[in-house]
Order: sequence, then structure tokens, then C-alpha cells
Amino acid sequence: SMTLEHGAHRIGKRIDSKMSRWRNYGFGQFIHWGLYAIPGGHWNGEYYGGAAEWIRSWKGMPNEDYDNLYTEFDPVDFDPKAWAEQAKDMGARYMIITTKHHDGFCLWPSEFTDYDVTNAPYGQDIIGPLVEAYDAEGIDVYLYFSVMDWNHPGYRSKLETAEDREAYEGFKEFTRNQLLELLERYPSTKGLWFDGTWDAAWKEQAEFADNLAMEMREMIPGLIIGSRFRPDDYGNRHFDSNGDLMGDYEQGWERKLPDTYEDTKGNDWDCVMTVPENQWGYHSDWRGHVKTSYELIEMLVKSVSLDGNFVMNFGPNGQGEIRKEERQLAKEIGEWMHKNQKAIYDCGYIDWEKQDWGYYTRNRESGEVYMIVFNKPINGALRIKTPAKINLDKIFDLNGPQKTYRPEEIHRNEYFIHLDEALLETPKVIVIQYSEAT
Ligand SMILES: C[C@@H]1N[C@@H](C#Cc2ccccc2)[C@H](O)[C@@H]1O
Repeated sequence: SMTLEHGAHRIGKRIDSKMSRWRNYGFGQFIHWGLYAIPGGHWNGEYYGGAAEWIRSWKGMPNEDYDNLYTEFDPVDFDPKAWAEQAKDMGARYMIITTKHHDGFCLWPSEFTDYDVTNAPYGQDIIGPLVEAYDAEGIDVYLYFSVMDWNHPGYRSKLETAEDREAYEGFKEFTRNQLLELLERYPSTKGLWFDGTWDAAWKEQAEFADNLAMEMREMIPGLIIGSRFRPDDYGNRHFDSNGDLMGDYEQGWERKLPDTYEDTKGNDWDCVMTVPENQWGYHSDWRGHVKTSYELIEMLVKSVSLDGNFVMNFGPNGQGEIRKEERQLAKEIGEWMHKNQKAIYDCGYIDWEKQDWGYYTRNRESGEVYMIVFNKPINGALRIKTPAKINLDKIFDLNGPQKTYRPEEIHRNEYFIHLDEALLETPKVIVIQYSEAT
């Protein structure tokens, strides 16, 4: 392997209690909110087919028109307590809020730029009340921060001239100042979710990013930072030039899921997921497929079954309201979570052979296994194959009358259990208590 100054500084998972808390969340909420919510995917009567939070990059939106949107930002319906209660009811255990997206507009009063909420009609801090409201609900808050910043004069996507490099030094200082400012203002945050770090200019900043990450971790010991922040000595991100994960967990699963445990490389990871195909910020005209609560629950379950966290995105509108489609999804997912959260919280992967009926999760403390059944076979027989020396001691429904199942052995370590239900209305959880033969 290569000698790297600024590659991975740890091989394998973090095992401290703060990271265990992160690992056990299971379910999180992403919130993308900012100036892009005002146009909501339209400008001058034209429909923008891209991701709403990228509308500034569209030829139909002149940059100066976008950059002046801050003069209209006055979300009179913003109600952080209502958002936090909804997240609690949905069963989210952490929340990631965009403090600054690629456009550079800051949802907190920043000392280092005028392009922030204090200079908009709204005039007040948005991040502080959100942190407070979510902390009050016991939901941990993480701060999303885009390094790429289209508003800052020193930002460069690549460094070609001496002038570029000069300007970029100022941009790096600005970036550091804003990050330390966020940790100073919101010390209860548990971590940072970085984005906008794919530029060539940033990929040359291995030493700067490494030192900044260390500085932030000194400010808040145990701070959780994923694989999307630092480039290594050769500009590699997520995994360094030796293939080792950089940061505390893998942030590569954006709008996609791993299919097998091997795909996760045995690392901690999160999947961040949009409700439409590709809209993070508010778009008033969702086209194409909009995911149902069934699909989102399956993605959540699949994530946990593969040792990851699933983070579902919400995009409040320009008035600060959460749209009805998202409210309905939160309600439906919450109904399932209220009855089945035991199969999600504090759970992760178990190396039993995946079956067509659905997914296994395993509680990391108790060792209790959960079968989460999505696909009932025509004959109602659910196959269970375990590694050798595993005894199935007790099998019963998580909900409803405590129905117990008698496994029918069909081969060594292979069984059927038989469902009574003619039809499953929602994904069904069955509990397996097992022991290992000594
Ligand atoms: C978490 C998500 N990352 C951002 C992006 C992107 C992007 C942009 C261009 C090509 C590929 C990905 C989205 O705007 C959203 O914030």
C-alpha cells in the first residue's frame, strides 16, 4: 500500500459510544430548504426539469435573478416545532439540515458573509430554532454543509491561474471560518454532512481538509464526519488511494442502495433518498415516479438489514410549509414504525442467507432477529436457512395475538414456518429468538 499523509487515519469502524449511537439510529430525516424553494422549479413561467435546488445552473434562471431571491425569503409559516413533532411521529431518530447549499445562502446569521437570513425579509436565524426543536424531541441534529459555494467570489471549481490560487486561499479561510462558526453556534450538533466536494480545486486540498477535520473534532470530540469531506494526497475521496474508507462512515449511497452486504465493504454507511426520482429542494410540480410509503419502508428495512441508516428527504416550500405529499408519507411511515420500530432501532445485519420473502435485521444488544416479510409466497411457507450450530428457540409475531410458529425442518439448518394470513396488508415482522449450540 502507498504511504499517505492525508489518507484514512483509522482502519475499520469507529467503536466509541457516539458512533454506536449513530449506527443504531436506523432512520433519519434530510431537510433541503433554502432560496431554491421560492421558485420551486419554475421561472418566468418555464418548467425546470432538473433538481429544484440546482435551478441556478439552468439557462432559464439568470444568475442575478437567482441571487436576488434572498430579498423575497420570508417563510411566514415556518414552524420548527411542528417539523420536529412530525419527524418524531414518523420515527426519525436523527435529522440533517442544509445550513448552506451550493448557492451559498446561509440559513444562519454568518459573520463571514452578508448572503444569509439576516439580510432577507425573514431576518432571523433558522438553524438555531430547528436545532432547539429537534433536540427537544430527542432527535439528533446533523448539519449539511456544501463546500461548493456559487456565491463566494473566491470559490473555484479548478485552480488554473495564480489568481485562482490566490482567490481560493481566501475561500478556504472563509470555509473554515463558517464551519467553526457553525460548531460554535450549535454545539449540540452530532456531526456534519458534507457535500459539494467533487471539484478539482477541493481535491487538491488534502492537508487543509485534514487539518480542518482535526480542528473540528477537537472543538466537538466525537463529531461524526462522513467520507464526503476529505480528499487524500492524490485527490481520492470516500476511499483513499489504498482503498481505505476516509471519515467515519460511507456517504456514497445517494439515491441508491447497496444490494448485498459485500457492496457495503463492511463499513458503516447511510443512504440519502429523495421521494421523487431526483428532487431535494422544493419543486412545485413533481413529475415521474413519486415513491410510496411502502417503497420507502422497504428501502429503510433493506438499509438496516445491510448495517446502514436510511435518510428520507423533505423539501419544505418557500413559505416554510411541508407539502401534503410529504406529510402523508410521514404519517403512513410513522404508523408502520409505531408498531415495528423494534425491528429497526438498534438493529443491523445478520449473516443468514437472504430469502425472497424479505429481510432479516438483528438487534445488536439483545441478538433478537426480526423477519420483515414483504413477499408472502403463494403457499405461505417462509424459508429460514441459518448457519450451522444455530438453534431456533422461539418464533412469534411481533404484533397482534402472540402467534408462535413451529419451524418445520426441511434440511439441516433449513426450515419453513407457515403464515396463516391469507393476505399481508403491511410488511409483517416475525421475531426469532435463537441460540448458538456450543
Ligand atoms: C444530497 C444531494 N447532493 C446534491 C447533488 C448533486 C449532484 C450534482 C451533480 C451531479 C451529481 C450529483 C443535491 O443537490 C443534494 O443536496
